[in-house]
Amino acid sequence: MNIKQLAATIYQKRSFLCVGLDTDPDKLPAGFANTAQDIIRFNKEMIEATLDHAVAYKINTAFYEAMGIKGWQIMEETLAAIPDTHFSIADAKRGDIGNTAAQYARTFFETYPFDSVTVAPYMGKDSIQPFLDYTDKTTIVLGLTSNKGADDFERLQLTGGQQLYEKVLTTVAGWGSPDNLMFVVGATQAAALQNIRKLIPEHFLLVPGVGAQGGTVEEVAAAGWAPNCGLLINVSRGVIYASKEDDYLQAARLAAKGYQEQMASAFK
Ligand SMILES: O=C(O)c1cc(=O)[nH]c(=O)n1[C@@H]1O[C@H](COP(=O)(O)O)[C@@H](O)[C@H]1O
Repeated sequence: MNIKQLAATIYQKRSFLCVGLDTDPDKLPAGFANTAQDIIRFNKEMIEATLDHAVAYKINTAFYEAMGIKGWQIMEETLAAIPDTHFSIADAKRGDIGNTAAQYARTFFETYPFDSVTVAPYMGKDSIQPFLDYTDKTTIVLGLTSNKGADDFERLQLTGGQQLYEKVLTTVAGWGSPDNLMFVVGATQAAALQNIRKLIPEHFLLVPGVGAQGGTVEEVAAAGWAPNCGLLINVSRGVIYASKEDDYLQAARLAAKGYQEQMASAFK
């Protein structure tokens, strides 16, 4: 699925919810063991439970890479369980010199055929270009992240008054198009969203940080709305760990439904 198809799905479902499959074996409900089979089962159940309310799924590769070879198998089978009707994201936050970046792009666009991958901009254009070369895929570049450390570098004031993340957004925007390039902006950074929309009025934003990190759908939608919605809000823990009891699937479905209903009211 590409960004245009994602936008059409968002309008059709009145939802811009991405469910984050940050599956931590230590947080599984009772009855699940730390085995590939059980973790795959949990992920498949989560996808099924939230399918109606979500438009995308984000697999944070860290949670799977930490498990070793088993994790890559789980990731592969989880990706295969995401239907074509939903946008898939490999949240891998890669970035390296060109020939290495080309291997990362191959990993997440070919070996594991995700629709999109997250990329760090620190190493500049040749570290991002190999991802953009896959014109039918989406490259998602970190802009202003949700964490406290965003102040350390991203908000650094450059000569002339611009902050570093602003420079990243406007420069990287010139390397791709709103059809194959998105930016990450944390929901905890809602106060900066209006300014960000002035800099990049059309690009889709992947917005994590709603739920466990304290961001809200309302604030993000009010400040970050674009003509094509332009928002994809990710919630991970707030959905997949909504309950650890027997009702974990019902709770995940209800949490996703609740977020979707908040999103529906943002459509004009
Ligand atoms: O790129 C990301 O997805 C990301 C960027 C960011 O600035 N902040 C952030 O939380 N994320 C990811 O979004 C997810 C947030 O998870 P929850 O806080 O559990 O909803 C995690 O997978 C994070 O790694």
